[in-house]
Amino acid sequence: MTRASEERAARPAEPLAGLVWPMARGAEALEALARSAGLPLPRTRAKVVGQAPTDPNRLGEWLDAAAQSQGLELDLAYTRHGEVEKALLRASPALLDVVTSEGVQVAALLRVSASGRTARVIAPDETERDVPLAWLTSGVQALVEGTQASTVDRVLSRAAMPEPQRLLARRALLGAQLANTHLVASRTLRLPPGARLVHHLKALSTAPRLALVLVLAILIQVCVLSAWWLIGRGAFEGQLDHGWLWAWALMGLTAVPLQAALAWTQGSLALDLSALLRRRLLAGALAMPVDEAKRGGIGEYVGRTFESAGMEQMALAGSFTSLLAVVDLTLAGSVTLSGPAGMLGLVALGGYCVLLGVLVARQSLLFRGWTEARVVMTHALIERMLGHRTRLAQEQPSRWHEEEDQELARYSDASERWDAGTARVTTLARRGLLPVAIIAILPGVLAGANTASIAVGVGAALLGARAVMSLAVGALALMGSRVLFSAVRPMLDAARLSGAAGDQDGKDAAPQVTPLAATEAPSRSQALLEVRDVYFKHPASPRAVLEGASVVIHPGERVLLEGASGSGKSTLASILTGLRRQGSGVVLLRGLDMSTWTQDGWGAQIAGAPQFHENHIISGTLAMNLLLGRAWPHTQDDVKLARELCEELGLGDLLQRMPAGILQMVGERGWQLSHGEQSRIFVARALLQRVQVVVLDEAFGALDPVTMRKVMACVEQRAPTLIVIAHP
Ligand SMILES: Nc1ncnc2c1ncn2[C@@H]1O[C@H](COP(=O)(O)OP(=O)(O)OP(=O)(O)O)[C@@H](O)[C@H]1O
Repeated sequence: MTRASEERAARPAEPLAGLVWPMARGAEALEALARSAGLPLPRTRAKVVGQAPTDPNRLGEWLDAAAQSQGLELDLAYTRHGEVEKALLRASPALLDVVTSEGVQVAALLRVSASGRTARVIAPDETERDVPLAWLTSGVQALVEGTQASTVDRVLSRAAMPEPQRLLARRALLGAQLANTHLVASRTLRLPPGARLVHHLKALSTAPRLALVLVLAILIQVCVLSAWWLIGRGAFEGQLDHGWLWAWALMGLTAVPLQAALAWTQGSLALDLSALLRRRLLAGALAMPVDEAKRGGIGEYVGRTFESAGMEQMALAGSFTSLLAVVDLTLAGSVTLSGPAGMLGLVALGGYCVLLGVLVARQSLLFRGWTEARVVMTHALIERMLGHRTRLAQEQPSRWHEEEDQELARYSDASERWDAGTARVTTLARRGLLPVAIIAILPGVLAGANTASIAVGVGAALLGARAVMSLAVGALALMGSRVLFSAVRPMLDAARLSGAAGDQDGKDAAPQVTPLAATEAPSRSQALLEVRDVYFKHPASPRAVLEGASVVIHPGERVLLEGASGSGKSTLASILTGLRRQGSGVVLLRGLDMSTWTQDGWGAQIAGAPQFHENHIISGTLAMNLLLGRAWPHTQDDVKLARELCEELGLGDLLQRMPAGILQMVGERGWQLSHGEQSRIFVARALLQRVQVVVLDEAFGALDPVTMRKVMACVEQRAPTLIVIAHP
């Protein structure tokens, strides 16, 4: 921090009084902020948000639900105490938890000034006010300063210091003591990735920014054309005096800042659009229906993800290049029209573009073949990596690379054909322009036109050459991105469908229950879970897995689900935990049909530990793996509970042995956990989600009898309602 910002930061948090919202009005603050930030809000408020919490630790969860009910989301910035100010600079529009003399309150940060000194907030009377950013920073930092602040205050009260210095010393001491303490600096309000594309594009001001790109491109061309006209006219008429040269230089120089502005606008828009695409792809990958995702196989998904990077680059580069090429071409066309060849020149240029267009369209087939060969190769590579150890043990070494060689040959063949086609297009774009240029100039020469007119013809030909070349490159890129789009389309569709529930217009959205509407314990007399006449069939399978499946489960019950291998137990578990949707029949949770719950709401009531081959230890700390289903960031209480559970499940010994205890890195690149240890972590992960119904699918198969009894006792005690799947 600079001294100036330290001085600003030294002010107490009290000035925020009257500018921040009480916790109970947090949802109103969110709405006011969304309105002022121009984010779309639904017309009707059909969704239930529940009562505001009195506990500041639950504020985030409640605000998340409030944002979700408005079709928006809050993105947390979790940062160090000393980096709060930096985080706030790029957080807006955001809600901040701040400490004032009234306790924890909510600040609605609309934007931070360009200098980073002041911030515009929306006050509870819905007026916009400017405050020093340091006030907000201090208010946020105070969230974790509690006991340290009183100790520091006590020490400083003994030192006879003038007030400004005391405040500076207080800030410095607290900053040093809490340098590594993390806290939630802000909750940025934004559209969820699955929201309608037009809302996202509007939020990014795409149309005005594109218009700016267009205007700048036209201005640059006007400068270039004027410079060329000045020098051309002077040269052909033999009057190249200083005045003409100065005017030419001036035009050339004017184009430089314009070019810089164009590059900056283009770059920043490309960056925003690329971030949007990546968010949508990630959300789509996570929202893919489980069976659809499995059908393709993990390798195919990795392949598709790789292709998405290419699609993004080609789409952005292709769009901008083509847009600028169209500007160039329009100007080239109008110059050609006013040149010696007139309409004939224009027709020649147009015909030439059509010819190139046909060639580019033909390239599409080659590009598709090349892309498919690449996706197949990535898929095969990943499958081989996954099955590597099995192949080492089971397959003859002489057969290891047979398929690889065939795939490589197919890929290199497709590559060669694509490269040859691309070379044809670019060569034609370059070479074919000569005849067009001759058509543009020759009539003037033959008719003995004046030098200025011939100069216009030469200029038109040069301008046209550049425009056609850019158009060919842009069109090839756009064509490529269209082909790659079909490879990533399933993920983008899944993202769009996942956002459909929170449709911004509120037209189609059915009222959905957010988690907080159902936190109270269920009544024992009412059915907690009802499955009625459920039917399910895998798309690839000719016969149904579940037919007429029915079960009613009351709170507190312990249910054992037995059946032969392949009878559909795991399939039913995946329907109960919301991973799959039944073909027909009804699944009710607390009397409400699955479609009336949000995904989060359902997940907050019922969770499970899937079978071993469906469950994974993720590379990260053991704590992260255990608390995967808990809100982020984890509280000290969460970690304490995870530790307790590990002890109860017989993992205490393991925690002792690990050098970093519960913070030990585990997974592929960390501590390799045994089969039995992993299965207990999966059980703990399900129990730590604090849900009403826990479903354990063959969770005890890897345990010895003593450990199994221990685990069963823990599960019996911790799970409010339990469904255990096991073989007879
Ligand atoms: N994607 C799929 N396409 C077609 N059939 C599938 C698919 N996934 C599972 N199945 C089939 O559905 C049936 C039910 O599978 P499920 O895993 O639910 O059985 P289960 O009773 O849990 O078996 P187990 O006790 O062996 O774990 C099996 O016959 C399985 O082969």
